[in-house]
Amino acid sequence: MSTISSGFAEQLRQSSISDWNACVQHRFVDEIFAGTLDDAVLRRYLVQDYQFINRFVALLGAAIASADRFAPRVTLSQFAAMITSDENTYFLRSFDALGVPEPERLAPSLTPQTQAFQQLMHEAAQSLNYANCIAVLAVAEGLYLDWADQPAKQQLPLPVRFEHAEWITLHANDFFRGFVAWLRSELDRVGPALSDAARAEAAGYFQRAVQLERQFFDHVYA
Ligand SMILES: Cc1ncc(CN)c(N)n1
Repeated sequence: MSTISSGFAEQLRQSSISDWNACVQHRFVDEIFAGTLDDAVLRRYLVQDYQFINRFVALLGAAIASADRFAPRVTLSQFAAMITSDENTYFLRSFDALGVPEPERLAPSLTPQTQAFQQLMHEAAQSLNYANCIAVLAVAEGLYLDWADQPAKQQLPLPVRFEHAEWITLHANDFFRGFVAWLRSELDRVGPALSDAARAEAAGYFQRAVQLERQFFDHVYA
């Protein structure tokens, strides 16, 4: 697809395509689908990711606050409800299964990669700029849809353990597909009306987020 004729969402994705594809094809993705992910890796990932989710929900709140109309607030609120129910209980059940004690669930030491991601989400939220917020959300959810919903992987049987299977199905279902398509359509809707400077700012958030997603996957193997 040409980056000139495509919408803002696809232009942004193309601007980060090598990091984007590195995430979709990451070793973590292969191993979770195969059910061979090492428990120590999964545990590191989930403990850090729960701290990611904390700031992510705050970012959703900022997107809700900065949206230019009621309809996006409704869609974002419905997504926030899913994250704080089904996804939250997935983490809690996985922590139980992996024997993660309370202090590590609530206040683990944060890795530099988690801190950097939290900082990015904090900055986007503080900007109270809808395009910046949506740019980061579109990376976090768009990338997860792209790795979890790959046609070749969908033909495989789901892994046996729920810690692996549910992390896939939480990111490959019709509700999630609809939400990611909506995020992309929001970027396409608001992008053309932005000034050049505001568009560059949103692009900067998007590109930093894709780099951080890649580093986040990498660092749980370090
Ligand atoms: C780091 C990261 N990025 C994205 C997602 C998908 N919500 C996540 N759980 N963690």
